Amino acid sequence: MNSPKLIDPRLELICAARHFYQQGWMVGTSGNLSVRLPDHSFWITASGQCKGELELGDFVRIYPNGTACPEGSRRVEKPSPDVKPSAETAIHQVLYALFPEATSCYHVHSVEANLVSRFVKGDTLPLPPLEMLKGLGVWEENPDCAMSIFDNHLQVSCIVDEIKERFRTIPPQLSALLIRDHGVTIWAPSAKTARNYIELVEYIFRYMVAARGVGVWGVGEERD
Ligand SMILES: CSCCC(=O)C(=O)COP(=O)(O)O
Ligand SMILES: [Zn+2]
Repeated sequence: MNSPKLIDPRLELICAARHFYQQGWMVGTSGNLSVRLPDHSFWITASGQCKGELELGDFVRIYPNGTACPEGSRRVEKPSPDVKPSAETAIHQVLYALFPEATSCYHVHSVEANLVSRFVKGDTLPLPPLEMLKGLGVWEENPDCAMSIFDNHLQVSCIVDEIKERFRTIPPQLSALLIRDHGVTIWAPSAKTARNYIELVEYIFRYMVAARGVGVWGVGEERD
């Protein structure tokens, strides 16, 4: 009997990135995707690559000690010395550390995510009680649900510190966070779920922007 073929997990990231790029959520090299392997290392997109045309050589494997395996060592997982891991690798790392069940972490930049991140000044964005929330694991009637927002900082380590501090004390309602004027990041137990989560949060953001445009009351406003 033939043993099942092992599929390279980078292929799923390549397909997901192309799809998100086509939606306009990963334009101009924006965004980054990663997948965690059973040995707790993870593949992440290389920095500054066009996300619509990734190839297997456009990924860096990060090991649990936080370093990429250097060129010349026995396990060469960095295709060439000039290929650098995503500038936001540390965000993926902290999310994998905080949420051990996560095996995929996706980050995209959409216009709508940036708009809704300005709907509130505080650090949570109330979400409308849409049916779509069920896809994000919220199975309640008329749910009172909010997404965590973090300020954007030039130093990614500042964003990471804030995520660590807040989520250690207040676990998020959703497997998603929004960085203001930047984009959304989700984490999930599988690549399929991760792709769904991105589509769902982006749908919700689109709805919120559209609802504001037609004057639907209360959408994205802070509650008392
Ligand atoms: C033009 S996007 C600016 C950087 C960023 O926010 C991003 O998501 C992409 O960075 P990377 O290093 O992963 O290419
Ligand atoms: Zn980004």
